[in-house]
Amino acid sequence: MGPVKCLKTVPAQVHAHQSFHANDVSDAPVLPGPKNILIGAKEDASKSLKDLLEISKQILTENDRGGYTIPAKGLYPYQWNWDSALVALGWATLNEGRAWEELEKLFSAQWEDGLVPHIVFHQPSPTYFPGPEIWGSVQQPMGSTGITQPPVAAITVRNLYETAVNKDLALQKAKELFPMILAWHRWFQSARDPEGTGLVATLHPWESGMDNSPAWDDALHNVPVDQIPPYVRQDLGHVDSAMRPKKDEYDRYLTLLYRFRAVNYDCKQLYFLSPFRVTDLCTNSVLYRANLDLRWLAVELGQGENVKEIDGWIEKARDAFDTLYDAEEGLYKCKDQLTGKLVAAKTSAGFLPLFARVASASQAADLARTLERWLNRVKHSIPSCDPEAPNFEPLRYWRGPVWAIINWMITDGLRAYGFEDLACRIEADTYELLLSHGISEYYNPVTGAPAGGKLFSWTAAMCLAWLSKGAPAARCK
Ligand SMILES: O=C(O)[C@@H](CO)O[C@H]1O[C@H](CO)[C@@H](O)[C@H](O)[C@H]1O
Repeated sequence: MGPVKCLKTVPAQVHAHQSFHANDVSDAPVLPGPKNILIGAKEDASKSLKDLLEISKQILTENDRGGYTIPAKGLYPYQWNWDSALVALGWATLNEGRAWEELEKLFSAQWEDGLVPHIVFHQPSPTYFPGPEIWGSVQQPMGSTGITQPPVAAITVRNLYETAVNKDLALQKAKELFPMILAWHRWFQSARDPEGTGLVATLHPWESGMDNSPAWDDALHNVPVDQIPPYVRQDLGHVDSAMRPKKDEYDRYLTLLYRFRAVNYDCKQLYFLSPFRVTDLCTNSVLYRANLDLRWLAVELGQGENVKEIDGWIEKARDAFDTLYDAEEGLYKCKDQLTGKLVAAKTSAGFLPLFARVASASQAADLARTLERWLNRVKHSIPSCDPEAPNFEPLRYWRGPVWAIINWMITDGLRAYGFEDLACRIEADTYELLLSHGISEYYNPVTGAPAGGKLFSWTAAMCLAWLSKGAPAARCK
């Protein structure tokens, strides 16, 4: 195919009526320093860039709970696994020590069997359901869930290590974290791929990080709803129900939780007893990339004796990834392991093998073409589902909205395969979105309207990681 062209440029202006959202939510934090910093935004983009970086810094500072960062006040009051690993990339632009601390705090909750939990309940909070009393796990004294999330940590450690100004600190912290990350990746192999297929299983939609993705619709539908204790959702007190998963999905999320709790989250049993077992492209792509980075760290840190083992995981996964490629669609697909079928739904996770570096050159060219087709259908990159699909819902969470973290991962992958123009187009789009609509959890790809939680940590972190070296237009020339 010919080169993918950069079709959009960064606008010099932002919309003056778009405001910072602190006043939009009852539980919004009051930020220190200038209020409503994006109101009446400036004509010149460089000034606005400065504002965006300042507000992002304020969000991380405001959401800092002492060594870990909550994703958003009220809505998500604990430490989330992949959020923290991504947030550390933002902290690194402000304070390297604080970035390392974020990861240390996460790994302080690692279970003996190697699992790093999807949520760590450092301090009690009444604003989130299901909290520690519902999860009831006993493996970790500070309280945690008993499932995991996409393993971003190794990718962050390599990134922090390579870009560190304080090299001594980086060497010390990377050395401390290395064995813990290795133990987690071993856990993925034993607990989530006990049959040695090369790809790991995801046993709960919350483990995928893309909770209500249409990719899980059929598999989740096959989970019978048990008699579970009555419950009250807290998320709907913070966010409009049109932007969140439905009750039917929550009933099944909780059914899975209670079934896992009944066996005390014993990882030897969960894989075999879970009525939900899928091959998630996000988890497997992140793990593949994380293994490449872990291997790099092993060599760099004098841990060469682990290289052979990590190479074994990478090689096995590389072959298995091909079974997920749908050549006709030019997209990778998730799989329902219990039916053995590839999932029909087309989601942005299907582009993440680019981030992993596991796609071949010709698969990458197909993916870039498919992605361009998606982008030409919406105003803002990247919708989380194919905008032409009947199940596309531009406002509902992982069923359509734009997520800055996914844009960051996919552009990283596009660049690695030489699709610089397309990467620039997405970066410029994302920049425009953030300038115009502030730092939110996700965004409507059709209108740009911010959705979900406000003053959101990982979006702020992506903003810092992405833009602290300048606006994309300047970099993309
Ligand atoms: O909706 C929820 O209650 C939680 C459940 O883990 O999930 C959402 O928020 C997390 C924190 O930001 C993200 O890590 C997930 O990716 C996102 O889907």
